[in-house]
Amino acid sequence: MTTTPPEIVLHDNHTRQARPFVPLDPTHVRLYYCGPTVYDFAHIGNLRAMLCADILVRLLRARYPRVTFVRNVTDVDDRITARARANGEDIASLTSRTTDDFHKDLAALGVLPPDIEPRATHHIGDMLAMIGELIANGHAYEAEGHVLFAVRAFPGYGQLSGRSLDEMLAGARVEVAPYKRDPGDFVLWKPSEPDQPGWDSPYGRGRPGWHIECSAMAHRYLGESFDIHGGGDDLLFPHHENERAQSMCCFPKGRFANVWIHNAMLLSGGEKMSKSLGNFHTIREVIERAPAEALRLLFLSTHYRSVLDFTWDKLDDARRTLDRFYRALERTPPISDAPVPEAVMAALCADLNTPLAIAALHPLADAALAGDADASSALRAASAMLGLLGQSPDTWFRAGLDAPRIEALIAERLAARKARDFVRADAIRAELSADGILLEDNAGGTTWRRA
Ligand SMILES: Nc1ncnc2c1ncn2[C@@H]1O[C@H](COP(=O)(O)OP(=O)(O)OP(=O)(O)O)[C@@H](O)[C@H]1O
Ligand SMILES: [Zn+2]
Repeated sequence: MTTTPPEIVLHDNHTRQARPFVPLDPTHVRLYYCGPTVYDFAHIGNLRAMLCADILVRLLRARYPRVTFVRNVTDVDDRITARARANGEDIASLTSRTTDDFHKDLAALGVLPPDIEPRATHHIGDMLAMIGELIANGHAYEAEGHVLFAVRAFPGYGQLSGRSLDEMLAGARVEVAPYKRDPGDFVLWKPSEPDQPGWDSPYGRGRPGWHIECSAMAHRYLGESFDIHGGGDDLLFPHHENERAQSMCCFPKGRFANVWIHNAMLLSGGEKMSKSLGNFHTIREVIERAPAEALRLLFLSTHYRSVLDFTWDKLDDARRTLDRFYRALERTPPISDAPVPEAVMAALCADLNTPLAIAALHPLADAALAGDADASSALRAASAMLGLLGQSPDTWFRAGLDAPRIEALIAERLAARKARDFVRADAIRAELSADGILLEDNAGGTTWRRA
């Protein structure tokens, strides 16, 4: 018996509506995500955006025969130049080292690599071609070595972020410069000093503005119209508004992105986690303290359009949940090719509702722990769809039982005993003993050794 799979519904942030996803070409789905600016380790806020794309791409791949996922690397930016100078390092070595670190961090989190990962500096020619076209068709102008996009010449400006030009100008810190015809006009190209990275152009030696990079790379690999464009909601204005304006004016027959997806911010202490505020944790730092999968589960437990405030306690909870899931997996028969449970697929199809998908894992784990091998197989299939439970239970538990973890369990057992919860206390002792950790209670407290 075959049932029709549920249709994919995505919240399109352009129309601000949940819409059934209809690919422009069902034989080839195409999407673009804004990637990192590479001058330092990525923080877990950046990771949230990459993870949102990862879930979306996994879902699309499960449904369509061909998916092209492009995620760029911004390797020209004044922050990069400043950091290289401060390090006494050349720019190329800083950006390639940082890009490698980024790849390693994402791989640790089970984030699948994009199909194409263009670097901005490899596409300067594409950017200059777009800039030339925008000048030729009256959407951009040259002034004092700069090329600026004229926002008033595009009636659709502001549609994406849903604000009028005047509101946008009042809300954002726009750079006022004497060479701008309108304060909202933004830079496509700017002149470089001799000690700044630069390329020869009809406007003199210079470098691109940030927004034109993504427009040029999206066009190069995905064409004038493609299915989905995504990134964090901090990019909605001005970055995405400007990308859209440039692309629609340069390629008036195209529609640029059909659907816009934005993930909400990861917070830290109630504020956006960001490098500039200093309230960030790098991915590296977090996965040295906790298993990477716990971080992945923590993020997937909140819907991508809701803000999430990071705390170490939440990460601990996620780790404990995984302990339980891995115990349930111990019941999986060695050969099992169970399908992804319908409840999980349905949740993902409903605007990537990962918390609902994870809620569906719990009853499977319960049943598996009660001895149901089919439930254990289903749990494995469901988790694979989410990029979770990727190791063997054995590997998980062995890696998990490092000294701090054992100490934490001993402390928990002591607290349970104080609270006269001897059932819990004994369970912890039994749990540790099953993993080859023996406890000895004596006058000074509890010590442990490996069996
Ligand atoms: N706190 C956050 N929560 C979720 N996504 C974020 C957060 N901070 C940045 N992002 C996203 O990370 C991706 C990579 O962005 P980028 O490398 O430009 O970082 P950034 O915005 O410069 O970071 P920061 O603001 O800390 O300097 C973008 O899609 C951006 O929207
Ligand atoms: Zn971008």
